[in-house]
Amino acid sequence: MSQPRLEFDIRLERPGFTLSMAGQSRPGITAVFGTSGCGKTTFLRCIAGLEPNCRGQVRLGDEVWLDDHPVRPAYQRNVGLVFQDARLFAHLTVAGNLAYALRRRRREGPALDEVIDTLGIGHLQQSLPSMLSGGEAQRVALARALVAGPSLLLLDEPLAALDYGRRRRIMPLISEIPERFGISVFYVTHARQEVLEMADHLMLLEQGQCVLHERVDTAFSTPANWARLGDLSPMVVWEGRVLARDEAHSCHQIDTPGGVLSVPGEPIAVGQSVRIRIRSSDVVLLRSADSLAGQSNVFPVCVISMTPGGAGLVLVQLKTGAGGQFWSEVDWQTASQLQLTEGVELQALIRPGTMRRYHAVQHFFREG
Ligand SMILES: Nc1ncnc2c1ncn2[C@@H]1O[C@H](COP(=O)(O)OP(=O)(O)OP(=O)(O)O)[C@@H](O)[C@H]1O
Repeated sequence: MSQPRLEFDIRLERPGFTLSMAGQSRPGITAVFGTSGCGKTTFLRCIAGLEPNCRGQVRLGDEVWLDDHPVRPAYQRNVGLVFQDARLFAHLTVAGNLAYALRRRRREGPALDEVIDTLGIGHLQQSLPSMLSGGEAQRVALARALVAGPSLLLLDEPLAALDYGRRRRIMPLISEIPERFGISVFYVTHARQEVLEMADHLMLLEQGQCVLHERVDTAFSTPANWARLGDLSPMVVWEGRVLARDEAHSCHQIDTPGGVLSVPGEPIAVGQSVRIRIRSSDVVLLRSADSLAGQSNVFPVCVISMTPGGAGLVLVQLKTGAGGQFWSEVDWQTASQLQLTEGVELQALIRPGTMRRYHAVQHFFREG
Protein backbone atom coordinates (compact mmCIF):
# COMPACT_ATOMS: atom_id res chain seq x y z
CA MET A 1 0.00 0.00 0.00
CA SER A 2 1.47 3.40 -0.90
CA GLN A 3 2.11 5.85 1.89
CA PRO A 4 1.41 9.54 1.13
CA ARG A 5 4.54 11.63 1.54
CA LEU A 6 4.72 14.42 4.09
CA GLU A 7 6.85 17.41 3.12
CA PHE A 8 7.67 20.13 5.62
CA ASP A 9 9.71 23.27 5.91
CA ILE A 10 8.66 24.78 9.21
CA ARG A 11 9.72 27.29 11.81
CA LEU A 12 8.42 28.00 15.28
CA GLU A 13 9.80 30.63 17.64
CA ARG A 14 9.47 30.44 21.41
CA PRO A 15 11.37 32.43 23.99
CA GLY A 16 14.74 30.65 24.17
CA PHE A 17 13.84 27.99 21.63
CA THR A 18 13.50 27.87 17.85
CA LEU A 19 12.33 24.88 15.87
CA SER A 20 13.53 25.02 12.28
CA MET A 21 13.14 21.85 10.26
CA ALA A 22 12.81 20.89 6.61
CA GLY A 23 12.47 17.44 5.15
CA GLN A 24 10.05 14.76 4.09
CA SER A 25 8.69 11.54 5.45
CA ARG A 26 10.11 8.24 4.33
CA PRO A 27 8.15 5.03 4.09
CA GLY A 28 7.77 3.05 7.27
CA ILE A 29 8.55 4.23 10.79
CA THR A 30 10.80 7.23 11.38
CA ALA A 31 12.08 7.50 14.93
CA VAL A 32 12.26 11.11 16.14
CA PHE A 33 15.12 10.95 18.60
CA GLY A 34 17.10 13.40 20.72
CA THR A 35 17.72 14.69 24.22
CA SER A 36 15.01 16.17 26.36
CA GLY A 37 13.89 19.60 25.17
CA CYS A 38 15.34 19.29 21.64
CA GLY A 39 11.87 19.74 20.10
CA LYS A 40 10.54 16.28 19.34
CA THR A 41 7.02 16.86 20.66
CA THR A 42 6.95 20.36 19.22
CA PHE A 43 7.76 18.92 15.78
CA LEU A 44 4.84 16.49 15.99
CA ARG A 45 2.54 19.27 17.21
CA CYS A 46 3.54 21.51 14.31
CA ILE A 47 2.79 18.73 11.82
CA ALA A 48 -0.54 18.02 13.50
CA GLY A 49 -1.51 21.71 13.33
CA LEU A 50 -1.53 22.18 17.11
CA GLU A 51 0.99 25.05 17.15
CA PRO A 52 -0.74 28.22 15.90
CA ASN A 53 2.57 30.10 15.62
CA CYS A 54 4.17 27.55 13.32
CA ARG A 55 5.13 29.10 9.98
CA GLY A 56 6.35 27.61 6.72
CA GLN A 57 5.01 24.85 4.53
CA VAL A 58 3.51 21.48 5.28
CA ARG A 59 1.89 19.24 2.70
CA LEU A 60 0.82 15.64 2.63
CA GLY A 61 0.70 14.24 -0.89
CA ASP A 62 -1.43 16.72 -2.85
CA GLU A 63 -2.95 18.34 0.24
CA VAL A 64 -1.51 21.63 1.44
CA TRP A 65 -1.80 21.87 5.24
CA LEU A 66 0.29 24.95 5.94
CA ASP A 67 1.37 27.66 3.56
CA ASP A 68 2.84 30.15 5.95
CA HIS A 69 -0.58 30.31 7.57
CA PRO A 70 -2.74 27.27 8.23
CA VAL A 71 -4.63 26.17 5.14
CA ARG A 72 -5.99 23.20 7.02
CA PRO A 73 -6.43 23.54 10.77
CA ALA A 74 -5.71 20.60 13.03
CA TYR A 75 -9.16 19.08 12.76
CA GLN A 76 -8.89 18.97 8.96
CA ARG A 77 -5.50 17.25 8.95
CA ASN A 78 -6.04 13.57 8.72
CA VAL A 79 -3.50 12.70 11.38
CA GLY A 80 -3.60 10.00 14.04
CA LEU A 81 -2.00 11.08 17.31
CA VAL A 82 -1.11 8.86 20.24
CA PHE A 83 0.57 10.18 23.36
CA GLN A 84 2.31 8.68 26.36
CA ASP A 85 -1.02 8.54 28.18
CA ALA A 86 -3.78 6.85 26.21
CA ARG A 87 -6.34 9.69 26.56
CA LEU A 88 -9.32 7.41 25.93
CA PHE A 89 -12.86 8.62 26.54
CA ALA A 90 -13.40 7.46 30.11
CA HIS A 91 -17.19 7.18 29.82
CA LEU A 92 -17.08 4.95 26.73
CA THR A 93 -16.16 1.29 26.54
CA VAL A 94 -13.35 0.18 24.25
CA ALA A 95 -15.96 -0.61 21.61
CA GLY A 96 -17.45 2.86 22.16
CA ASN A 97 -14.07 4.54 21.78
CA LEU A 98 -13.47 2.70 18.51
CA ALA A 99 -17.00 3.42 17.25
CA TYR A 100 -16.44 7.13 17.91
CA ALA A 101 -13.28 7.07 15.78
CA LEU A 102 -15.07 5.12 13.07
CA ARG A 103 -17.82 7.75 12.87
CA ARG A 104 -15.22 10.50 12.43
CA ARG A 105 -13.38 8.69 9.65
CA ARG A 106 -12.96 10.91 6.61
CA ARG A 107 -11.27 8.60 4.17
CA GLU A 108 -11.23 4.93 3.48
CA GLY A 109 -9.55 3.25 6.39
CA PRO A 110 -8.68 -0.17 7.68
CA ALA A 111 -11.41 -2.63 8.59
CA LEU A 112 -12.32 -2.45 12.26
CA ASP A 113 -11.85 -6.20 12.67
CA GLU A 114 -8.37 -6.05 11.21
CA VAL A 115 -7.30 -3.30 13.59
CA ILE A 116 -8.79 -5.12 16.58
CA ASP A 117 -7.05 -8.29 15.48
CA THR A 118 -3.69 -6.60 14.83
CA LEU A 119 -3.64 -5.03 18.26
CA GLY A 120 -5.12 -8.03 20.06
CA ILE A 121 -7.93 -6.15 21.83
CA GLY A 122 -10.94 -8.28 20.84
CA HIS A 123 -11.49 -9.47 24.41
CA LEU A 124 -11.51 -5.93 25.78
CA GLN A 125 -14.42 -4.54 23.79
CA GLN A 126 -16.85 -4.17 26.70
CA SER A 127 -14.26 -2.83 29.15
CA LEU A 128 -14.16 0.76 30.33
CA PRO A 129 -10.76 2.52 30.14
CA SER A 130 -10.52 2.45 33.96
CA MET A 131 -10.50 -1.35 33.77
CA LEU A 132 -7.53 -1.54 31.36
CA SER A 133 -3.86 -2.03 32.15
CA GLY A 134 -1.43 0.58 30.80
CA GLY A 135 -0.43 -1.68 27.92
CA GLU A 136 -4.02 -2.50 27.02
CA ALA A 137 -4.98 1.17 27.12
CA GLN A 138 -2.11 2.04 24.74
CA ARG A 139 -3.14 -0.73 22.35
CA VAL A 140 -6.69 0.64 22.36
CA ALA A 141 -5.35 4.19 21.80
CA LEU A 142 -3.37 2.94 18.80
CA ALA A 143 -6.42 1.10 17.51
CA ARG A 144 -8.59 4.19 17.90
CA ALA A 145 -6.08 6.26 15.95
CA LEU A 146 -5.93 3.66 13.17
CA VAL A 147 -9.68 3.13 12.94
CA ALA A 148 -10.10 6.81 12.10
CA GLY A 149 -8.24 6.09 8.83
CA PRO A 150 -5.34 8.53 9.27
CA SER A 151 -3.05 9.46 6.39
CA LEU A 152 -0.18 9.88 8.83
CA LEU A 153 0.43 8.54 12.33
CA LEU A 154 2.26 10.59 14.96
CA LEU A 155 3.24 8.66 18.07
CA ASP A 156 4.69 10.60 21.00
CA GLU A 157 6.45 8.13 23.30
CA PRO A 158 3.44 5.79 23.30
CA LEU A 159 5.29 3.11 25.26
CA ALA A 160 7.19 5.31 27.72
CA ALA A 161 4.87 4.66 30.64
CA LEU A 162 4.91 0.88 30.19
CA ASP A 163 7.18 -1.70 31.77
CA TYR A 164 9.70 -3.61 29.69
CA GLY A 165 7.51 -6.69 29.15
CA ARG A 166 4.55 -4.67 27.89
CA ARG A 167 6.78 -2.58 25.63
CA ARG A 168 8.22 -5.74 24.10
CA ARG A 169 4.75 -7.11 23.38
CA ILE A 170 3.50 -3.94 21.70
CA MET A 171 6.60 -3.15 19.62
CA PRO A 172 5.98 -5.84 16.98
CA LEU A 173 2.39 -4.61 16.63
CA ILE A 174 3.54 -1.06 15.94
CA SER A 175 6.16 -2.34 13.48
CA GLU A 176 3.40 -3.85 11.36
CA ILE A 177 1.39 -0.65 11.03
CA PRO A 178 3.08 1.03 8.03
CA GLU A 179 2.87 -1.93 5.72
CA ARG A 180 -0.43 -3.26 6.92
CA PHE A 181 -2.29 0.04 6.86
CA GLY A 182 -0.28 2.05 4.30
CA ILE A 183 0.67 4.86 6.70
CA SER A 184 3.99 6.52 7.44
CA VAL A 185 4.70 6.87 11.14
CA PHE A 186 6.73 9.43 13.10
CA TYR A 187 7.64 7.89 16.43
CA VAL A 188 9.08 10.04 19.23
CA THR A 189 11.22 8.06 21.65
CA HIS A 190 14.16 8.33 24.03
CA ALA A 191 14.77 4.58 23.88
CA ARG A 192 17.49 3.35 21.55
CA GLN A 193 16.09 -0.15 21.76
CA GLU A 194 12.77 1.03 20.33
CA VAL A 195 14.63 2.71 17.48
CA LEU A 196 16.59 -0.44 16.67
CA GLU A 197 13.61 -2.70 17.08
CA MET A 198 10.99 -0.77 15.14
CA ALA A 199 12.21 2.18 13.12
CA ASP A 200 13.29 2.17 9.49
CA HIS A 201 14.76 5.66 9.64
CA LEU A 202 16.11 7.89 12.36
CA MET A 203 15.66 11.64 12.63
CA LEU A 204 17.99 13.09 15.23
CA LEU A 205 17.03 16.50 16.61
CA GLU A 206 19.41 18.89 18.35
CA GLN A 207 18.19 22.25 19.63
CA GLY A 208 15.21 22.38 17.33
CA GLN A 209 17.05 21.27 14.20
CA CYS A 210 17.21 17.95 12.41
CA VAL A 211 20.90 17.04 12.27
CA LEU A 212 20.52 13.52 10.92
CA HIS A 213 17.88 11.74 8.87
CA GLU A 214 19.13 8.33 7.81
CA ARG A 215 18.39 4.66 7.69
CA VAL A 216 18.75 3.22 11.18
CA ASP A 217 21.55 0.80 10.29
CA THR A 218 23.59 3.56 8.64
CA ALA A 219 22.96 5.99 11.50
CA PHE A 220 24.20 3.57 14.16
CA SER A 221 27.17 2.32 12.12
CA THR A 222 28.67 5.75 11.41
CA PRO A 223 31.47 6.81 13.80
CA ALA A 224 30.53 10.48 13.63
CA ASN A 225 27.12 9.61 15.09
CA TRP A 226 28.17 7.46 18.06
CA ALA A 227 28.64 10.33 20.50
CA ARG A 228 25.50 12.19 19.46
CA LEU A 229 23.33 9.05 19.69
CA GLY A 230 24.17 8.82 23.39
CA ASP A 231 27.79 7.80 23.84
CA LEU A 232 27.57 4.55 21.96
CA SER A 233 30.59 2.30 21.92
CA PRO A 234 31.88 1.66 18.38
CA MET A 235 29.48 -0.66 16.61
CA VAL A 236 27.84 -1.66 13.38
CA VAL A 237 24.21 -2.52 12.86
CA TRP A 238 23.57 -4.87 9.98
CA GLU A 239 20.24 -5.63 8.37
CA GLY A 240 19.94 -9.37 7.87
CA ARG A 241 17.51 -12.07 6.90
CA VAL A 242 17.04 -15.42 8.57
CA LEU A 243 18.17 -18.22 6.24
CA ALA A 244 17.65 -21.17 8.57
CA ARG A 245 17.15 -22.15 12.18
CA ASP A 246 19.18 -24.86 13.86
CA GLU A 247 16.81 -26.18 16.52
CA ALA A 248 19.42 -28.48 18.06
CA HIS A 249 21.69 -25.54 18.86
CA SER A 250 18.98 -22.86 19.27
CA CYS A 251 20.58 -20.64 16.71
CA HIS A 252 19.89 -19.05 13.35
CA GLN A 253 21.87 -18.65 10.16
CA ILE A 254 21.46 -15.01 9.22
CA ASP A 255 22.51 -13.50 5.93
CA THR A 256 24.13 -10.10 6.59
CA PRO A 257 26.28 -7.66 4.62
CA GLY A 258 29.33 -9.22 6.33
CA GLY A 259 28.47 -12.82 5.48
CA VAL A 260 26.36 -15.52 7.07
CA LEU A 261 26.33 -15.22 10.87
CA SER A 262 25.30 -17.85 13.36
CA VAL A 263 23.19 -16.08 15.98
CA PRO A 264 21.67 -17.79 19.02
CA GLY A 265 18.34 -16.89 20.54
CA GLU A 266 14.63 -17.44 20.65
CA PRO A 267 13.14 -18.75 17.38
CA ILE A 268 12.60 -16.32 14.52
CA ALA A 269 10.87 -17.41 11.32
CA VAL A 270 12.95 -18.18 8.26
CA GLY A 271 12.79 -15.21 5.89
CA GLN A 272 12.25 -12.72 8.71
CA SER A 273 14.24 -9.48 8.66
CA VAL A 274 16.40 -8.80 11.67
CA ARG A 275 19.04 -6.36 12.77
CA ILE A 276 22.29 -7.45 14.28
CA ARG A 277 24.41 -5.16 16.42
CA ILE A 278 28.11 -5.98 16.65
CA ARG A 279 30.20 -3.87 19.02
CA SER A 280 33.93 -3.48 18.55
CA SER A 281 34.44 -5.20 21.90
CA ASP A 282 32.65 -8.29 20.55
CA VAL A 283 35.30 -8.88 17.87
CA VAL A 284 38.55 -10.76 18.51
CA LEU A 285 41.39 -10.54 15.96
CA LEU A 286 43.81 -13.40 15.24
CA ARG A 287 46.56 -13.96 12.70
CA SER A 288 45.40 -17.46 11.86
CA ALA A 289 42.20 -19.44 12.10
CA ASP A 290 44.07 -22.64 13.09
CA SER A 291 43.04 -22.47 16.73
CA LEU A 292 39.43 -21.70 15.77
CA ALA A 293 38.58 -24.91 13.91
CA GLY A 294 34.87 -25.60 14.21
CA GLN A 295 34.07 -22.15 15.61
CA SER A 296 31.25 -20.26 13.95
CA ASN A 297 31.42 -16.58 13.04
CA VAL A 298 35.07 -16.56 12.03
CA PHE A 299 35.70 -14.41 8.97
CA PRO A 300 38.81 -13.63 6.95
CA VAL A 301 39.02 -9.82 7.07
CA CYS A 302 41.19 -7.04 5.76
CA VAL A 303 42.22 -4.02 7.84
CA ILE A 304 40.80 -0.85 6.28
CA SER A 305 41.95 1.72 8.82
CA MET A 306 43.34 2.14 12.33
CA THR A 307 42.54 5.09 14.54
CA PRO A 308 43.12 5.81 18.22
CA GLY A 309 40.03 4.67 20.17
CA GLY A 310 39.07 5.37 23.76
CA ALA A 311 41.05 4.32 26.85
CA GLY A 312 44.36 3.84 25.05
CA LEU A 313 42.92 1.37 22.55
CA VAL A 314 43.16 1.30 18.79
CA LEU A 315 39.98 1.14 16.75
CA VAL A 316 40.46 -1.18 13.78
CA GLN A 317 38.10 -0.96 10.83
CA LEU A 318 37.67 -4.30 9.07
CA LYS A 319 36.09 -5.58 5.89
CA THR A 320 34.94 -9.13 5.21
CA GLY A 321 35.15 -10.87 1.84
CA ALA A 322 31.43 -10.20 1.42
CA GLY A 323 32.14 -6.47 1.79
CA GLY A 324 30.59 -5.79 5.21
CA GLN A 325 32.57 -3.40 7.36
CA PHE A 326 32.82 -3.57 11.14
CA TRP A 327 35.14 -2.70 13.99
CA SER A 328 37.39 -4.26 16.56
CA GLU A 329 39.10 -2.50 19.44
CA VAL A 330 42.46 -3.83 20.66
CA ASP A 331 45.23 -2.45 22.85
CA TRP A 332 48.39 -1.16 21.19
CA GLN A 333 50.41 -4.14 22.39
CA THR A 334 48.04 -6.58 20.67
CA ALA A 335 48.02 -4.37 17.58
CA SER A 336 51.79 -4.60 17.49
CA GLN A 337 51.83 -8.39 18.07
CA LEU A 338 49.33 -8.83 15.25
CA GLN A 339 51.43 -6.48 13.10
CA LEU A 340 48.30 -4.56 12.27
CA THR A 341 48.58 -2.11 9.42
CA GLU A 342 46.18 -1.07 6.73
CA GLY A 343 45.75 -3.83 4.15
CA VAL A 344 46.78 -6.69 6.47
CA GLU A 345 44.63 -9.78 6.20
CA LEU A 346 43.71 -11.70 9.33
CA GLN A 347 40.86 -13.55 11.02
CA ALA A 348 38.05 -11.98 13.02
CA LEU A 349 35.98 -13.94 15.51
CA ILE A 350 32.68 -12.39 16.52
CA ARG A 351 32.29 -13.78 20.00
CA PRO A 352 29.25 -16.02 20.32
CA GLY A 353 26.49 -14.62 22.43
CA THR A 354 27.70 -11.04 22.24
CA MET A 355 25.73 -10.06 19.19
CA ARG A 356 22.49 -8.33 19.94
CA ARG A 357 19.58 -9.27 17.74
CA TYR A 358 16.61 -7.01 17.08
CA HIS A 359 13.48 -8.29 15.47
CA ALA A 360 13.10 -5.32 13.17
CA VAL A 361 10.03 -6.26 11.16
CA GLN A 362 11.18 -3.88 8.48
CA HIS A 363 9.98 -3.88 4.94
CA PHE A 364 11.15 -0.48 3.86
CA PHE A 365 14.91 -0.77 3.58
CA ARG A 366 14.86 0.86 0.19
CA GLU A 367 14.70 4.65 0.07
CA GLY A 368 11.16 5.59 -0.83
N1 LIG B 1 3.82 25.00 25.78
C1 LIG B 1 5.09 25.45 25.78
N2 LIG B 1 5.33 26.76 25.96
C2 LIG B 1 6.59 27.24 25.96
N3 LIG B 1 7.68 26.49 25.76
C3 LIG B 1 7.49 25.18 25.57
C4 LIG B 1 6.19 24.59 25.57
N4 LIG B 1 6.32 23.27 25.35
C5 LIG B 1 7.64 23.04 25.23
N5 LIG B 1 8.35 24.17 25.35
C6 LIG B 1 9.79 24.33 25.22
O1 LIG B 1 10.11 24.06 23.85
C7 LIG B 1 11.31 23.30 23.76
C8 LIG B 1 11.02 21.99 23.04
O2 LIG B 1 10.14 21.21 23.84
P1 LIG B 1 9.61 19.78 23.39
O3 LIG B 1 8.58 19.36 24.38
O4 LIG B 1 9.25 19.80 21.98
O5 LIG B 1 10.95 18.89 23.58
P2 LIG B 1 11.09 17.31 23.55
O6 LIG B 1 12.29 17.03 22.73
O7 LIG B 1 9.82 16.68 23.12
O8 LIG B 1 11.39 17.02 25.08
P3 LIG B 1 11.10 15.70 25.97
O9 LIG B 1 11.95 14.64 25.39
O10 LIG B 1 11.55 16.12 27.32
O11 LIG B 1 9.64 15.41 25.89
C9 LIG B 1 11.81 23.12 25.18
O12 LIG B 1 12.75 24.14 25.42
C10 LIG B 1 10.57 23.31 26.02
O13 LIG B 1 10.92 23.83 27.30
